[in-house]
Amino acid sequence: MQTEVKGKAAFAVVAAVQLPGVSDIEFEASLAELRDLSKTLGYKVVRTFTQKRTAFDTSAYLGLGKRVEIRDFINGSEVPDSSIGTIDRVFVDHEISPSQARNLENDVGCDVMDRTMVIFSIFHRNARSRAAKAQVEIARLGYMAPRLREMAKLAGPQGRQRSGTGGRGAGESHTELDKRRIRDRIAELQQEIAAMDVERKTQRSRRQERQGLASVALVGYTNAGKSTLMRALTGSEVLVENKLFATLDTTVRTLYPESVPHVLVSDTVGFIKNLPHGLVASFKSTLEEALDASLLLHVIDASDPGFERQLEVTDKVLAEISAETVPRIRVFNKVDQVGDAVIQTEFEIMLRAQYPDCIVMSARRIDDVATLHKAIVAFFRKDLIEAELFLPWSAQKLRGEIFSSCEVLEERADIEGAFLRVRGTRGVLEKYTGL
Ligand SMILES: Nc1nc2c(ncn2[C@@H]2O[C@H](COP(=O)(O)OP(=O)(O)OP(=O)(O)O)[C@@H](O)[C@H]2O)c(=O)[nH]1
Ligand SMILES: [Mg+2]
Repeated sequence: MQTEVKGKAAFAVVAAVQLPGVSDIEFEASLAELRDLSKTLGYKVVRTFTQKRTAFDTSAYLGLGKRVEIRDFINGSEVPDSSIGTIDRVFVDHEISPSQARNLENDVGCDVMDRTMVIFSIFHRNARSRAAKAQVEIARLGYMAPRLREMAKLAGPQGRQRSGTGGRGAGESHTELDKRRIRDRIAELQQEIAAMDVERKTQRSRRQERQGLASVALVGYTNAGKSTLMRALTGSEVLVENKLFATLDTTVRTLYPESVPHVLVSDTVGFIKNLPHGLVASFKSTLEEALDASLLLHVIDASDPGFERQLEVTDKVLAEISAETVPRIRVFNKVDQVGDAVIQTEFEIMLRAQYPDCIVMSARRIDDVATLHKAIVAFFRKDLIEAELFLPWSAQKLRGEIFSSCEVLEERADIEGAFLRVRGTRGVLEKYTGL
């Protein structure tokens, strides 16, 4: 059910039920997103099938008529365009049960994948670090475990009660055995992650203690431009891709040009509507970087027609990880794609009226990036305090460090050393006032 497509073009169709209470706009936006997700997985979506129903069909998600219509399309009887090859897959825009998937597969005659599985597959493919790989696996196993019983039933009596396989206690069914294995594997992975977390936490606190750094995290919907902004703000080479969920690991860099105080910038995993719950939980440790930040930059793709809905999703996920109290600046990105200069200005006025203190920008414009840089520095500057430091001549090697971590307002010297009136963070100043 989960073969991956690499290299060769694969064709797919998208299908969805529109339930009462779901507006046309919302429904269309969700379908467009599922098509993007399918594209990210390497499929070309050639047709979208939709159906209004009061509820999902309990046996096969879509009604019989729609299933027949899709089967006919897949069989080629209704394909007008001969350039379309074989349809390999039907993507459905909801989470469905294994039996619904199986019945739908039988009726339409090709593989079916639901929205949750699509997201899992993308995360699985994009996970690079050991931590991200383990997190995706935990989430996927968590999704599979409760479904095992149903899958075993579908596999028939053999799948349910095959005897003689190693390690199984007397009377233990195949499903129970699999469940136990999954539980063990999840526990093992969680231990691995916990060990990595400890390492990451010590690294993080060491980093902050050592330098008394302020930190900001880039958060937001997938593809909003977080990594692009990270690059622009820190002069680093992080991965930027026009794909969903390009980033799964948190990267941390220093704001550049350097400021007083020094600011750490971290890039985080993107959010999406109906992000499978297991993924939110699994990526919590990655997202904790956002929780620890003193400031969140909530990046929004302003050129996406569904940006308001995406903004709400991000707010909701942030609330889920208890990050709603962290101060935040909303950054409406990609305005260069909104329309001509006049439309862009009108759009900006509208956004400013609705979201006071927001930043409207394009990551492609140097001046806009500089404005964002200024806003970040200004946020941290209000916490700076002034102090007078005495630096004996014998401690002059600290001079460079003080000049780079504090703003030096005045300097006087006498026989014993230099008096510096400086402005800096409490943490940094505490370090020097003991001199
Ligand atoms: N036109 C335009 N394109 C942009 C802008 N910012 C980013 N992009 C493009 O948007 C796409 C996604 O950018 P990323 O920075 O990878 O987005 P992300 O938010 O990190 O995405 P995930 O890692 O998937 O969550 C890339 O193709 C970027 O080149 C912008 O201001 N204007
Ligand atoms: Mg990214």
